[in-house]
Amino acid sequence: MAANTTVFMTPEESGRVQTTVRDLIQKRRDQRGQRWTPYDPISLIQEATSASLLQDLSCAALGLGAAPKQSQDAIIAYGIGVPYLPSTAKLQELVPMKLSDLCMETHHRGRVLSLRRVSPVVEMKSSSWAIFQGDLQNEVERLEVFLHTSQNGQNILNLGGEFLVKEPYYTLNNHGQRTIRIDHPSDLVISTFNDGPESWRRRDRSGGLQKDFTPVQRKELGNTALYDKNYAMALAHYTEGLRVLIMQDDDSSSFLKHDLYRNRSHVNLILERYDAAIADALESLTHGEDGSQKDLDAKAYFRAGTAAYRLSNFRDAKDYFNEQLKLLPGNRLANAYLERIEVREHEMSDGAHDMDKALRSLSKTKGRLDAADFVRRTKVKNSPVSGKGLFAAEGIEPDDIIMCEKAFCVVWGNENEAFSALTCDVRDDAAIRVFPAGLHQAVVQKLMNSSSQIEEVLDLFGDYEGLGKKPCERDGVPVIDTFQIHDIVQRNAFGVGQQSEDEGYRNASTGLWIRASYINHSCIGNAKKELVGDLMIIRATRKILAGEEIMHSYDTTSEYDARMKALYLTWGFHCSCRLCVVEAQDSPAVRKKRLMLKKDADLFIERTKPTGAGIIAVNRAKRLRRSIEETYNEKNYKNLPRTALVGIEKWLQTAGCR
Ligand SMILES: C[S@@+](CC[C@H](N)C(=O)[O-])C[C@H]1O[C@@H](n2cnc3c(N)ncnc32)[C@H](O)[C@@H]1O
Repeated sequence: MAANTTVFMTPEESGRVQTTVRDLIQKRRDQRGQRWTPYDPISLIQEATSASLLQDLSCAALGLGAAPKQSQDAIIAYGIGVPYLPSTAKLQELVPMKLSDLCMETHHRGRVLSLRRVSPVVEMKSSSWAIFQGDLQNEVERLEVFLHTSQNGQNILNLGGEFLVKEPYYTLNNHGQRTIRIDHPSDLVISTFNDGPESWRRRDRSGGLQKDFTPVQRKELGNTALYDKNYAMALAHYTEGLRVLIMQDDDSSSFLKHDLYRNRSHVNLILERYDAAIADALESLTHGEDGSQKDLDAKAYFRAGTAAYRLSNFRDAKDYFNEQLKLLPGNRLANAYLERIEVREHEMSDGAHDMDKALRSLSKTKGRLDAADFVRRTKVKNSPVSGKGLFAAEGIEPDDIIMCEKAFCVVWGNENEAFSALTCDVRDDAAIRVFPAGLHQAVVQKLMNSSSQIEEVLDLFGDYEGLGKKPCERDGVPVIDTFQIHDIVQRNAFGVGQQSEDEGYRNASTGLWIRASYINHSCIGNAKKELVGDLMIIRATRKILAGEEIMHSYDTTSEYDARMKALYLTWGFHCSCRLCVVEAQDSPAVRKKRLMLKKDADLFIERTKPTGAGIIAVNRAKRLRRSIEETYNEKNYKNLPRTALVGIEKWLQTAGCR
């Protein structure tokens, strides 16, 4: 099923990684409580400047447009340390602190740190860092944002100059350097405008201290930023204009307010912040009767409809496009969307997806299909196997489609976002896994953008409870616990196999499919998955009765010991399906013999073509089959698959023998 996290390392290699990570954890523990000590600000800033310059120079020298964040051969490695909760305090409740109040390996709960960036940002694949100044000019510190470094298409540390760190965590980074570390995006509050964090922190109470631009000017600045495709800045200008207008509470500015909401809805749509795009579009409605007002409202309904469609909320999308048509009868775009919605509705009720059309559209849609989910033949409920599971709501014939589902989030190997990391999890006896770090980043980003989708992701299985299953919002921003999402991705992500030639384990394609995540594992399941772009199709491999649990194989390795190990390392359970119970009864000597014979058979299959094979080859294949068959106890394996035989039987079939 899922992202393959089995990694082949020599015991020495894995031992080295584990020792490095454990040593670092110990070093952090040893330094716990140590007071902050000052640095030489000039040399620290120089360090960051040279690191960022070196990056730029090497890019220029290589003629590359963007920083090479990862050498071809290297795989990023990091330790998963002790998880901690994001701050859920309101900014106004936190007590200011200084850099000199920081203590090592401490989460400064109840405190907030105001910082100003004083160095360029050094961007790496798994983190970004820069040097920040506190209240006093000669007090500086490194601040590192781990993994979740981008927001609205820009590096988070480049979004502004003034920052507030909620309940800062002071620790050692992966290189053993002291740093303020940010794991949860909402712990870092950024002021896009340089009005000083102290005043900005207080302004809601004091009635707005920023007097530089009027809301009319903010609208113009926003429009210019939008024209320049600086969407994060456009969003900030419109938001600031609206903040001031709302505070003034003046009826005469309602036109301007509607304009700002409508323009912000447009930016939100571009930034894929669909919930916000809908809310802004609806706020912008003038409900006026004259022609230009009707045109503007029609535009707003179109934006709301498009955003709802992208959230696969087809019912709302239909309502919005119909409202648009009432204001602008015959509008071509609205009608085109309504036609598409009709197709989606058919897909939802009958699973009647036009797969040929979907295949043809793959390159245009970048593998993300315009399609609806078909899930009505299934239901999610408690499973006797483990936690929740997916069950058949009706009888399903062999080879029939059980369900189709579009990915909640997919990262294809040929996309910049795709990267795997070697993680060493200290919570789990320093287990080493290949983790889809790019998918983790993409899921967190998506949740930050669309809070209406948080609950369904939090409901998925994960070992770490984090903030619980209910979404949380503070200071107008969703609070996402990135450790919780890490564990959810770890247990639920699907590796989808190689999609392009330049794809390897460092940039494997991976995705998260919410409903399919409820399918529990069985080595002898009743379902299999196929993919068309990001549309996952689950098909019955045999007749399934109404009420039966749907199960598929997360790991299809035929060898018992390797399969057991992979299932435990990646998904944390020991399989007790009928096949595993019987295989466990085989003596280790029998399992070893079967494995050796299967290896011989695999080698034979690799070297010998079945079509046109001579009598000698056929006899050899038959002997191999017989030898493997003899390792299976007839009585125990009655009605069970003999997985080591699959390859050689297929060879004999193709060679025209029984
Ligand atoms: C993708 S989730 C499957 C749905 C999950 N049962 C739930 O409650 O949401 C994968 C996790 O389910 C559990 N699981 C799946 N198949 C299992 C099995 N055959 N035996 C025991 N646990 C299983 C494991 O904890 C695994 O990490």
